[in-house]
Amino acid sequence: MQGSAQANDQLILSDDPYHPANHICTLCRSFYNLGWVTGTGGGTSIRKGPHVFIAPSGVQKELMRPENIFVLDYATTSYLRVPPVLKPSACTPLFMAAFDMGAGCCIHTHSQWAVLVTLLVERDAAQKGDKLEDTCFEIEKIEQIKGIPRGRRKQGMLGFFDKLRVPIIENTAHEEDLTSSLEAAMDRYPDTYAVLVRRHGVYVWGDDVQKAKTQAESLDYLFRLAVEMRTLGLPWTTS
Ligand SMILES: CSC[C@@H](O)[C@@H](O)C(=O)COP(=O)(O)O
Ligand SMILES: [Zn+2]
Repeated sequence: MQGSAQANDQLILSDDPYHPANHICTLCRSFYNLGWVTGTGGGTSIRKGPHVFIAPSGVQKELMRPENIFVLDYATTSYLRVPPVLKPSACTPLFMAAFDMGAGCCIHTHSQWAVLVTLLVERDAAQKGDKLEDTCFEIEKIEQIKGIPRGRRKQGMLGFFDKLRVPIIENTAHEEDLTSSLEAAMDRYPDTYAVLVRRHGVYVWGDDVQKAKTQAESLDYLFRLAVEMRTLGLPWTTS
């Protein structure tokens, strides 16, 4: 990190509530209330034009202030603004992988529904004698699927009769070590806007903040529904 990047407050100070430095703080407060970013886990990053806005690592995400936000130059990945004392989120390389896919915002949650879905898929694979590699969560014929786009290279949203697939990767000891398997999942599932991390949570991204938020909310709704369907003995798919 560059010493000169210590100041540069003009990159994060704005009266606009939708300025990324303000917006990340507001979003994290509401995500905390959903149980997505409690205990310092999870987070959100926004790319706007040439700049990427990143939260600090290991802080209570719901209490962050714009002054705590790091700013990266997307093209060179050098830090333009470094808040004193703090380190950037360990999720930074994963957020950057989403931005490399064209995303404008990436949301990482530790939602218990996301974690439970990965555990149910893990148990299903064990019962069938399948390997854990390349497992994915699948669900169909639920209205909220229509909150998820068809794919990066496709127009429009999934339909009621489409099957939603979200790939699952294995967790690692350190968040940043997830990057290569997240990128591999993005390659294997070129239409996905989300990757689940087993026993950990989910990364969801979108073309802009509004789309990323809609997709994260739709997926969390579906993960929760799926867990509750399973407890009622209802199948997620018909095929
Ligand atoms: C509860 S610690 C969680 C972290 O290890 C990590 O999984 C996470 O999501 C947040 O990392 P952070 O570096 O605080 O942004
Ligand atoms: Zn995490």
